[in-house]
Amino acid sequence: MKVAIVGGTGYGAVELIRFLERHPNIKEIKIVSHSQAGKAFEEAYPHMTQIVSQHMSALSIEELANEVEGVFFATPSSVSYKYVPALVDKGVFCIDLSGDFRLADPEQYEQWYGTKTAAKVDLAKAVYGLSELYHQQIKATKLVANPGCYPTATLLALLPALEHKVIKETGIIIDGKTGVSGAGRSMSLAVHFSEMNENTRAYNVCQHKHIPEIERYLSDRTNKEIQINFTPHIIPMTRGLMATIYADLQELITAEEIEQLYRDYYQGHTFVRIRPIGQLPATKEVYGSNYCDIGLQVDRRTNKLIIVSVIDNLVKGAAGQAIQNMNILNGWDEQLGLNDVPIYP
Ligand SMILES: NC(=O)C1=CN([C@@H]2O[C@H](COP(=O)(O)OP(=O)(O)OC[C@H]3O[C@@H](n4cnc5c(N)ncnc54)[C@H](OP(=O)(O)O)[C@@H]3O)[C@@H](O)[C@H]2O)C=CC1
Ligand SMILES: CC(=O)N[C@@H](CCC(=O)OP(=O)(O)O)C(=O)O
Repeated sequence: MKVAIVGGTGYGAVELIRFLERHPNIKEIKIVSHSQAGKAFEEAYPHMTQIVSQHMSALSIEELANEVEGVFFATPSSVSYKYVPALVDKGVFCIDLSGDFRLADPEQYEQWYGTKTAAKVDLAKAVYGLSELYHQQIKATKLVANPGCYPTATLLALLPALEHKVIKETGIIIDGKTGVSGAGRSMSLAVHFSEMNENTRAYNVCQHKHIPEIERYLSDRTNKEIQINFTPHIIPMTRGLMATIYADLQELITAEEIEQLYRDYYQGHTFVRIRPIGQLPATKEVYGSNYCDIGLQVDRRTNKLIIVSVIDNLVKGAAGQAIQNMNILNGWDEQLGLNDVPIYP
Protein backbone atom coordinates (compact mmCIF):
# COMPACT_ATOMS: atom_id res chain seq x y z
CA MET A 1 0.00 0.00 0.00
CA LYS A 2 1.07 3.57 -0.68
CA VAL A 3 0.24 6.21 1.94
CA ALA A 4 0.93 9.92 2.34
CA ILE A 5 1.87 12.11 5.27
CA VAL A 6 0.82 15.77 5.34
CA GLY A 7 2.84 18.04 7.64
CA GLY A 8 5.99 16.29 6.42
CA THR A 9 8.67 18.16 8.34
CA GLY A 10 7.04 17.99 11.78
CA TYR A 11 7.88 15.62 14.65
CA GLY A 12 4.67 13.62 14.20
CA ALA A 13 5.56 13.04 10.53
CA VAL A 14 9.14 11.95 11.12
CA GLU A 15 7.96 9.53 13.79
CA LEU A 16 5.35 8.11 11.39
CA ILE A 17 8.10 7.64 8.80
CA ARG A 18 10.36 5.87 11.33
CA PHE A 19 7.72 3.15 11.75
CA LEU A 20 6.22 3.12 8.22
CA GLU A 21 9.65 2.65 6.61
CA ARG A 22 9.80 -0.84 8.14
CA HIS A 23 6.09 -1.66 7.96
CA PRO A 24 5.66 -4.88 5.94
CA ASN A 25 2.48 -3.69 4.16
CA ILE A 26 3.69 -0.20 3.21
CA LYS A 27 5.43 -0.03 -0.14
CA GLU A 28 5.78 3.72 -0.54
CA ILE A 29 5.32 6.90 1.49
CA LYS A 30 4.54 10.24 -0.16
CA ILE A 31 5.70 13.12 2.04
CA VAL A 32 3.75 16.36 1.67
CA SER A 33 5.11 19.63 3.00
CA HIS A 34 3.62 23.11 2.70
CA SER A 35 6.83 24.90 3.70
CA GLN A 36 9.51 22.72 2.05
CA ALA A 37 7.91 21.15 -1.05
CA GLY A 38 10.59 20.23 -3.61
CA LYS A 39 13.33 19.75 -1.00
CA ALA A 40 14.85 16.40 -0.12
CA PHE A 41 13.43 15.00 3.14
CA GLU A 42 16.95 14.29 4.40
CA GLU A 43 17.67 18.03 4.27
CA ALA A 44 15.01 18.54 6.94
CA TYR A 45 16.10 15.45 8.88
CA PRO A 46 19.75 14.45 8.16
CA HIS A 47 19.41 11.36 10.41
CA MET A 48 17.24 9.94 7.59
CA THR A 49 20.14 10.10 5.08
CA GLN A 50 20.16 6.94 2.90
CA ILE A 51 17.00 5.78 4.63
CA VAL A 52 14.41 8.13 3.10
CA SER A 53 15.59 9.42 -0.26
CA GLN A 54 12.75 11.38 -1.74
CA HIS A 55 11.72 14.96 -2.37
CA MET A 56 8.71 16.36 -0.59
CA SER A 57 5.58 17.30 -2.56
CA ALA A 58 3.13 20.17 -2.39
CA LEU A 59 -0.38 19.37 -1.22
CA SER A 60 -2.82 18.41 -3.99
CA ILE A 61 -6.02 16.59 -3.10
CA GLU A 62 -6.37 15.31 -6.68
CA GLU A 63 -2.85 13.86 -6.64
CA LEU A 64 -3.36 12.26 -3.24
CA ALA A 65 -6.68 10.72 -4.30
CA ASN A 66 -5.07 9.26 -7.44
CA GLU A 67 -1.83 8.08 -5.88
CA VAL A 68 -2.44 6.84 -2.34
CA GLU A 69 -4.89 4.73 -0.38
CA GLY A 70 -4.50 6.53 2.93
CA VAL A 71 -3.33 9.87 4.32
CA PHE A 72 -1.98 10.75 7.74
CA PHE A 73 -2.44 14.39 8.72
CA ALA A 74 0.34 15.43 11.12
CA THR A 75 -0.62 19.09 10.92
CA PRO A 76 -1.48 21.66 13.58
CA SER A 77 -5.12 22.02 14.57
CA SER A 78 -7.49 23.71 12.11
CA VAL A 79 -5.68 22.45 8.99
CA SER A 80 -6.91 18.90 8.27
CA TYR A 81 -10.60 19.81 8.39
CA LYS A 82 -10.13 21.65 5.05
CA TYR A 83 -8.90 18.56 3.18
CA VAL A 84 -10.12 15.42 4.95
CA PRO A 85 -13.80 15.45 3.82
CA ALA A 86 -12.83 15.60 0.11
CA LEU A 87 -10.34 12.75 0.48
CA VAL A 88 -12.76 10.55 2.41
CA ASP A 89 -15.42 11.20 -0.25
CA LYS A 90 -12.96 9.91 -2.84
CA GLY A 91 -12.47 6.71 -0.84
CA VAL A 92 -9.09 7.57 0.73
CA PHE A 93 -8.82 6.70 4.44
CA CYS A 94 -7.60 9.55 6.64
CA ILE A 95 -5.99 9.39 10.06
CA ASP A 96 -5.83 12.81 11.66
CA LEU A 97 -3.26 13.34 14.42
CA SER A 98 -4.64 16.79 15.22
CA GLY A 99 -7.69 17.66 17.31
CA ASP A 100 -9.94 18.73 14.42
CA PHE A 101 -12.30 15.75 14.57
CA ARG A 102 -12.11 14.72 18.23
CA LEU A 103 -14.83 16.80 19.83
CA ALA A 104 -18.60 16.51 19.72
CA ASP A 105 -19.70 19.85 18.31
CA PRO A 106 -18.35 23.03 16.69
CA GLU A 107 -19.21 25.25 19.68
CA GLN A 108 -17.10 23.10 21.97
CA TYR A 109 -14.25 23.13 19.44
CA GLU A 110 -14.45 26.90 19.21
CA GLN A 111 -14.44 27.28 22.99
CA TRP A 112 -11.35 25.11 23.61
CA TYR A 113 -9.34 25.63 20.41
CA GLY A 114 -10.24 29.29 20.03
CA THR A 115 -11.31 29.04 16.38
CA LYS A 116 -14.51 28.53 14.44
CA THR A 117 -13.07 26.45 11.63
CA ALA A 118 -14.31 23.02 12.66
CA ALA A 119 -17.88 24.29 12.39
CA LYS A 120 -17.64 23.52 8.70
CA VAL A 121 -17.12 19.77 9.03
CA ASP A 122 -19.34 16.91 10.08
CA LEU A 123 -17.65 15.76 13.28
CA ALA A 124 -20.00 12.81 13.58
CA LYS A 125 -18.31 11.11 10.61
CA ALA A 126 -15.08 10.53 12.54
CA VAL A 127 -14.30 7.59 14.80
CA TYR A 128 -12.18 8.24 17.89
CA GLY A 129 -8.98 6.28 17.46
CA LEU A 130 -8.32 5.04 20.98
CA SER A 131 -7.35 1.71 19.46
CA GLU A 132 -8.02 -0.62 22.39
CA LEU A 133 -11.50 0.78 23.12
CA TYR A 134 -12.95 1.60 19.69
CA HIS A 135 -11.53 -1.31 17.69
CA GLN A 136 -14.84 -2.31 16.04
CA GLN A 137 -15.71 1.26 15.00
CA ILE A 138 -12.19 1.91 13.62
CA LYS A 139 -12.48 -1.23 11.51
CA ALA A 140 -15.59 0.18 9.84
CA THR A 141 -14.51 3.77 9.13
CA LYS A 142 -12.48 5.82 6.65
CA LEU A 143 -11.82 8.68 9.09
CA VAL A 144 -10.00 8.27 12.39
CA ALA A 145 -9.57 11.12 14.86
CA ASN A 146 -6.33 10.01 16.50
CA PRO A 147 -6.48 10.83 20.23
CA GLY A 148 -4.40 13.48 21.98
CA CYS A 149 -1.41 12.33 23.98
CA TYR A 150 -2.75 13.16 27.47
CA PRO A 151 -6.20 11.67 26.68
CA THR A 152 -4.57 8.42 25.52
CA ALA A 153 -2.66 7.92 28.78
CA THR A 154 -5.58 9.12 30.90
CA LEU A 155 -8.46 7.22 29.27
CA LEU A 156 -6.55 3.93 29.20
CA ALA A 157 -5.79 4.41 32.91
CA LEU A 158 -9.26 5.40 34.08
CA LEU A 159 -11.75 3.44 31.99
CA PRO A 160 -11.37 -0.02 33.59
CA ALA A 161 -11.99 1.38 37.08
CA LEU A 162 -14.80 3.71 35.99
CA GLU A 163 -16.64 1.21 33.80
CA HIS A 164 -16.52 -1.34 36.65
CA LYS A 165 -17.63 1.27 39.21
CA VAL A 166 -14.50 0.74 41.31
CA ILE A 167 -14.10 4.51 41.62
CA LYS A 168 -16.52 7.43 41.95
CA GLU A 169 -17.31 9.53 38.88
CA THR A 170 -16.76 12.81 40.72
CA GLY A 171 -13.58 14.37 42.09
CA ILE A 172 -11.14 12.75 39.64
CA ILE A 173 -7.82 14.62 39.49
CA ILE A 174 -5.31 14.14 36.66
CA ASP A 175 -1.79 15.47 37.02
CA GLY A 176 -0.03 15.38 33.64
CA LYS A 177 3.63 15.75 32.77
CA THR A 178 5.12 15.80 29.32
CA GLY A 179 8.39 16.29 27.48
CA VAL A 180 9.13 19.18 25.15
CA SER A 181 8.62 17.25 21.87
CA GLY A 182 4.90 17.38 22.68
CA ALA A 183 4.97 20.99 21.57
CA GLY A 184 6.21 20.07 18.06
CA ARG A 185 9.27 21.22 16.15
CA SER A 186 8.57 24.90 15.71
CA MET A 187 10.23 27.28 18.13
CA SER A 188 8.42 29.25 20.83
CA LEU A 189 9.48 31.04 23.97
CA ALA A 190 7.97 28.33 26.19
CA VAL A 191 10.30 25.69 24.72
CA HIS A 192 13.42 27.86 24.48
CA PHE A 193 16.32 26.02 26.19
CA SER A 194 16.80 28.66 28.89
CA GLU A 195 13.10 28.60 29.72
CA MET A 196 12.94 24.80 29.79
CA ASN A 197 16.22 23.64 31.29
CA GLU A 198 16.15 23.02 35.09
CA ASN A 199 12.58 24.19 35.10
CA THR A 200 9.04 22.80 35.45
CA ARG A 201 5.89 24.67 34.61
CA ALA A 202 2.15 24.07 34.83
CA TYR A 203 0.37 25.39 31.76
CA ASN A 204 -3.15 25.93 30.37
CA VAL A 205 -4.63 25.18 33.81
CA CYS A 206 -8.44 24.78 33.51
CA GLN A 207 -8.10 25.65 29.80
CA HIS A 208 -6.28 22.78 28.15
CA LYS A 209 -7.92 21.46 24.94
CA HIS A 210 -7.63 17.90 26.22
CA ILE A 211 -10.12 18.53 29.06
CA PRO A 212 -13.25 18.28 26.82
CA GLU A 213 -11.70 15.35 24.93
CA ILE A 214 -11.09 13.35 28.13
CA GLU A 215 -14.54 14.22 29.50
CA ARG A 216 -16.25 13.33 26.22
CA TYR A 217 -14.90 9.79 26.08
CA LEU A 218 -15.15 9.07 29.81
CA SER A 219 -18.81 10.07 29.51
CA ASP A 220 -19.29 8.08 26.28
CA ARG A 221 -18.01 4.86 27.85
CA THR A 222 -19.97 5.21 31.11
CA ASN A 223 -23.17 6.96 29.98
CA LYS A 224 -22.63 9.53 32.73
CA GLU A 225 -21.69 13.22 32.50
CA ILE A 226 -18.17 13.10 33.91
CA GLN A 227 -16.06 16.17 34.69
CA ILE A 228 -12.42 16.07 35.70
CA ASN A 229 -9.64 18.34 36.89
CA PHE A 230 -6.56 18.19 34.68
CA THR A 231 -3.31 20.11 35.11
CA PRO A 232 -0.53 19.55 32.55
CA HIS A 233 3.13 20.30 33.26
CA ILE A 234 6.01 20.61 30.84
CA ILE A 235 9.25 19.15 32.15
CA PRO A 236 12.82 19.21 30.79
CA MET A 237 12.93 15.94 28.85
CA THR A 238 12.47 15.26 25.14
CA ARG A 239 9.96 12.39 25.00
CA GLY A 240 7.57 10.87 27.47
CA LEU A 241 4.28 11.56 29.17
CA MET A 242 2.99 10.60 32.61
CA ALA A 243 -0.54 10.94 33.94
CA THR A 244 -0.85 10.52 37.71
CA ILE A 245 -4.51 10.13 38.59
CA TYR A 246 -6.30 10.32 41.95
CA ALA A 247 -9.83 8.94 42.33
CA ASP A 248 -12.08 8.03 45.27
CA LEU A 249 -12.69 4.32 45.72
CA GLN A 250 -16.34 3.36 45.52
CA GLU A 251 -16.49 0.07 47.35
CA LEU A 252 -14.45 -2.27 49.46
CA ILE A 253 -12.19 -3.95 46.96
CA THR A 254 -8.65 -5.18 47.48
CA ALA A 255 -5.69 -3.82 45.57
CA GLU A 256 -5.10 -7.29 44.15
CA GLU A 257 -8.67 -7.43 42.85
CA ILE A 258 -8.20 -4.06 41.13
CA GLU A 259 -5.00 -5.26 39.51
CA GLN A 260 -6.79 -8.40 38.26
CA LEU A 261 -9.66 -6.30 36.91
CA TYR A 262 -7.19 -4.21 34.88
CA ARG A 263 -5.45 -7.33 33.60
CA ASP A 264 -8.76 -8.85 32.50
CA TYR A 265 -9.87 -5.59 30.87
CA TYR A 266 -6.76 -5.41 28.68
CA GLN A 267 -6.40 -9.11 28.02
CA GLY A 268 -5.32 -9.57 24.41
CA HIS A 269 -4.28 -5.92 24.07
CA THR A 270 -0.51 -6.21 23.79
CA PHE A 271 0.23 -2.49 23.92
CA VAL A 272 -1.27 -1.94 27.38
CA ARG A 273 0.89 -3.44 30.12
CA ILE A 274 -0.40 -3.65 33.68
CA ARG A 275 2.21 -3.62 36.44
CA PRO A 276 1.97 -5.61 39.68
CA ILE A 277 0.26 -3.52 42.36
CA GLY A 278 2.57 -0.87 43.82
CA GLN A 279 5.11 -1.11 40.97
CA LEU A 280 4.68 2.26 39.28
CA PRO A 281 5.98 2.80 35.73
CA ALA A 282 8.45 5.49 34.59
CA THR A 283 8.45 7.24 31.21
CA LYS A 284 11.76 5.72 30.16
CA GLU A 285 10.24 2.25 30.39
CA VAL A 286 8.15 2.95 27.26
CA TYR A 287 10.57 5.28 25.41
CA GLY A 288 10.38 4.85 21.63
CA SER A 289 7.69 2.16 21.88
CA ASN A 290 3.92 1.91 21.43
CA TYR A 291 3.30 0.70 24.99
CA CYS A 292 1.12 2.33 27.60
CA ASP A 293 2.23 1.07 31.01
CA ILE A 294 -0.20 1.37 33.92
CA GLY A 295 0.61 1.06 37.62
CA LEU A 296 -1.84 1.08 40.53
CA GLN A 297 -1.66 1.88 44.22
CA VAL A 298 -4.36 2.02 46.91
CA ASP A 299 -4.23 4.52 49.77
CA ARG A 300 -6.39 3.00 52.49
CA ARG A 301 -6.03 6.07 54.75
CA THR A 302 -7.77 8.34 52.24
CA ASN A 303 -9.60 5.57 50.36
CA LYS A 304 -8.16 6.65 47.03
CA LEU A 305 -6.97 4.76 43.98
CA ILE A 306 -3.78 6.22 42.51
CA ILE A 307 -3.07 5.32 38.89
CA VAL A 308 0.18 6.11 37.07
CA SER A 309 0.07 5.79 33.28
CA VAL A 310 3.03 6.40 30.97
CA ILE A 311 3.41 6.59 27.18
CA ASP A 312 5.87 7.96 24.68
CA ASN A 313 3.94 11.04 23.51
CA LEU A 314 5.22 10.65 19.94
CA VAL A 315 4.45 6.92 19.70
CA LYS A 316 1.36 5.69 21.58
CA GLY A 317 0.49 9.39 22.00
CA ALA A 318 0.64 10.12 18.25
CA ALA A 319 2.35 8.23 15.38
CA GLY A 320 2.36 4.72 16.90
CA GLN A 321 -1.34 4.77 17.71
CA ALA A 322 -2.03 6.25 14.24
CA ILE A 323 -0.29 3.23 12.65
CA GLN A 324 -2.11 0.87 15.03
CA ASN A 325 -5.33 2.47 13.75
CA MET A 326 -4.22 2.10 10.12
CA ASN A 327 -3.63 -1.61 10.82
CA ILE A 328 -7.06 -2.05 12.41
CA LEU A 329 -8.85 -0.07 9.68
CA ASN A 330 -7.31 -2.29 7.01
CA GLY A 331 -8.01 -5.53 8.85
CA TRP A 332 -4.31 -6.24 9.46
CA ASP A 333 -2.71 -7.47 12.68
CA GLU A 334 -2.74 -4.34 14.85
CA GLN A 335 0.88 -4.88 15.92
CA LEU A 336 2.31 -4.77 12.38
CA GLY A 337 5.34 -2.51 12.19
CA LEU A 338 5.07 -1.56 15.85
CA ASN A 339 7.15 -4.16 17.62
CA ASP A 340 9.91 -1.82 18.77
CA VAL A 341 11.26 -2.62 22.23
CA PRO A 342 11.56 0.46 24.50
CA ILE A 343 15.02 2.06 24.43
CA TYR A 344 16.59 1.81 27.90
CA PRO A 345 18.41 3.50 29.59
N1 LIG B 1 4.16 16.11 19.28
C1 LIG B 1 3.37 15.32 19.96
O1 LIG B 1 3.78 14.70 20.95
C2 LIG B 1 1.94 15.14 19.56
C3 LIG B 1 1.38 15.85 18.52
N2 LIG B 1 0.05 15.68 18.21
C4 LIG B 1 -0.58 16.47 17.17
O2 LIG B 1 -0.06 16.08 15.91
C5 LIG B 1 -0.02 17.18 15.05
C6 LIG B 1 1.43 17.37 14.54
O3 LIG B 1 2.24 17.64 15.69
P1 LIG B 1 3.80 17.82 15.59
O4 LIG B 1 4.30 17.01 14.46
O5 LIG B 1 4.34 17.61 16.93
O6 LIG B 1 3.90 19.36 15.21
P2 LIG B 1 5.06 20.09 14.40
O7 LIG B 1 4.88 21.52 14.67
O8 LIG B 1 6.36 19.45 14.68
O9 LIG B 1 4.69 19.76 12.88
C7 LIG B 1 3.53 20.20 12.24
C8 LIG B 1 3.84 20.35 10.77
O10 LIG B 1 2.65 20.73 10.09
C9 LIG B 1 2.99 21.54 8.97
N3 LIG B 1 2.23 22.81 9.06
C10 LIG B 1 2.40 23.82 9.93
N4 LIG B 1 1.52 24.80 9.70
C11 LIG B 1 0.77 24.39 8.66
C12 LIG B 1 -0.32 24.96 7.94
N5 LIG B 1 -0.81 26.13 8.27
N6 LIG B 1 -0.84 24.25 6.92
C13 LIG B 1 -0.35 23.05 6.59
N7 LIG B 1 0.68 22.45 7.25
C14 LIG B 1 1.21 23.12 8.26
C15 LIG B 1 4.49 21.83 9.05
O11 LIG B 1 5.15 20.93 8.17
P3 LIG B 1 5.38 21.27 6.63
O12 LIG B 1 5.78 22.70 6.56
O13 LIG B 1 6.43 20.33 6.22
O14 LIG B 1 4.07 21.04 5.94
C16 LIG B 1 4.84 21.47 10.47
O15 LIG B 1 6.15 21.03 10.58
C17 LIG B 1 -0.53 18.39 15.82
O16 LIG B 1 -1.91 18.57 15.59
C18 LIG B 1 -0.28 17.96 17.26
O17 LIG B 1 -1.11 18.62 18.13
C19 LIG B 1 -0.71 14.76 18.84
C20 LIG B 1 -0.20 14.02 19.87
C21 LIG B 1 1.15 14.18 20.32
C1 LIG C 1 4.29 20.40 25.62
C2 LIG C 1 3.04 20.63 24.86
O1 LIG C 1 2.73 21.73 24.44
N1 LIG C 1 2.30 19.58 24.64
C3 LIG C 1 1.11 19.65 23.86
C4 LIG C 1 0.69 18.27 23.64
C5 LIG C 1 -0.65 18.19 23.02
C6 LIG C 1 -0.70 17.63 21.68
O2 LIG C 1 0.20 17.66 20.90
O3 LIG C 1 -1.87 17.06 21.41
P1 LIG C 1 -2.94 17.50 20.33
O4 LIG C 1 -2.87 16.45 19.34
O5 LIG C 1 -4.24 17.50 21.02
O6 LIG C 1 -2.64 18.86 19.80
C7 LIG C 1 0.02 20.46 24.56
O7 LIG C 1 -0.09 20.39 25.78
O8 LIG C 1 -0.77 21.12 23.85
